[in-house]
Amino acid sequence: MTSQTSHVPTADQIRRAPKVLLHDHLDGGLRPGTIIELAREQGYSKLPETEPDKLGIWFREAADSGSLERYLETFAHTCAVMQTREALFRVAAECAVDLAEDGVVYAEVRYAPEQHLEAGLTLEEVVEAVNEGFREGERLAREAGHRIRVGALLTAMRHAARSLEIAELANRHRDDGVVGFDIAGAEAGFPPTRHLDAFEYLKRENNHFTIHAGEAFGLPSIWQALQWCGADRLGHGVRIIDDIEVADDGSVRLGRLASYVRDKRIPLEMCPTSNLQTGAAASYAEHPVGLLRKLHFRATVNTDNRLMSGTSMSREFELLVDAFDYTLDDLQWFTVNAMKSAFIPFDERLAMINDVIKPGYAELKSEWLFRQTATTSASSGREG
Ligand SMILES: O=c1[nH]cnc2c1ncn2[C@@H]1O[C@H](CO)[C@@H](O)[C@H]1O
Ligand SMILES: [Zn+2]
Repeated sequence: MTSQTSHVPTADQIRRAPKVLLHDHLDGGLRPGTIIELAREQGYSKLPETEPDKLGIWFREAADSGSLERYLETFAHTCAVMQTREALFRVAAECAVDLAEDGVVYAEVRYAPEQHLEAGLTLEEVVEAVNEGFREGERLAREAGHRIRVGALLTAMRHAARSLEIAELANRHRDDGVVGFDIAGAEAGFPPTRHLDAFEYLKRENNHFTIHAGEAFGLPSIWQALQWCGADRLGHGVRIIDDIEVADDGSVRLGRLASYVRDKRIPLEMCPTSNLQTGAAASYAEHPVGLLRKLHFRATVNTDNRLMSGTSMSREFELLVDAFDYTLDDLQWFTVNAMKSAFIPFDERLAMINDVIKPGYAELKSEWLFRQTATTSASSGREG
C-alpha cells in the first residue's frame, strides 16, 4: 500500500475532516421534521407531504427540475414556516448543530431577511432572531463535542428592489454576526447591475459581498458581477468554463475574463449537486470543478441547499472523491481555499487554517500508518 492510495479518504474520514462552507442557504437547509412541526404550530396547510421522509424526498424531486426558476419555487414552503422569531431561532440553531455534526468548523450561512416579514417582524428582528439562533446552535454543538463558528450573509432578492436597504442592514450588523451580503434568485433577466447602488454603498463602507453569478446565465453575468459590481466572490461561477478552451492535445487557453478570475484569485463558491439539479452541469464527472481545480482557480465546494439537494458538505466531498479520485490533500486544498476566502478578519482565517484545518487533515493523513501496523502485527501473530 503506497501512501498515495492510503490518502484516498473513506466516508468516515470525510465526515471527520474539518470542513469550511461558504455557500449555504438557511431557508434551503431545514430538517423536514422541523418544517412539519412548524407548519402544524403555525397553521400552514399547504405542505405537499406531512411525513418527514416523504417531505424530504418531495423537496429533492421538486428541485430536480433542470431549471433554476422551478427549483426556486420550492422555497415558498420553507419561507412560509420561517416567519416568527421562534421559528427563525430554531431553524438557525438546528442549522449550526447539523453543520457541526457533519464536521463543518466554519460556515457562512445566507438568507433573505425580506422574505421573513409576512407575520409582522421587522428586518432588524429577523436578523436578531437568526443571530441568536446561530449562537445557540454553536453552544449546543460545543456541548456535543463539536466546534463550529457560523457567520450570516444577508441576501437581497434580485427580482425585488430592496437591495440597498438590505445592504445597509448588513452593514449595521457587521460587528454582530453578519459577515457580508449577497444577491440571489432568478438570474436570467435580473443582472447584478440592477443592484449597483447596494454594491457601491458596501464598497464605500469597506464591507464584503458575494454575488450569485454564472449559474443559470453565462459570462456576461460573471463579468458584470466582477467588473461593474466589484464582487469579492462568485456564487457558483460555473459558467466561467465558457471562457476556457481545452484543445485535443490537452493544452488550455484562458480568455480574458477567466484569466482575470484566476489571476485575481476570485473565489468560486461551487455547489455540484445543486448545479446538476438546475441544469448548470450535466454530471459530477463533467462538473467544471474538476477542470478548475486542475487549473488552480480559487475553487471551493459548497452545499447550496442541503434540503433541496438531500446533501451535506461530507456528501459533496464524497461525490467529488468518486468522480475525480480526490485524496485528502485535495479536500484540504478546497478547505484551505474556502477559509482563505471567508469574510472574517485575516488573522482569524489564518488561525483557523493553521490551528484547526491543517492539524485536522494531518491527523487523518496519519491514520493509514497505524492501520498498516495493526494489520502487519495481526498477520505475523497468526503465522507465529
Ligand atoms: O442556487 C441558487 N441560485 C439562486 N438563488 C438561490 C439559490 N438557492 C437559493 N436561492 C434563493 O435564495 C433565497 C435566500 O436564501 C432563497 O429563498 C432562494 O430563493
Ligand atoms: Zn445559492
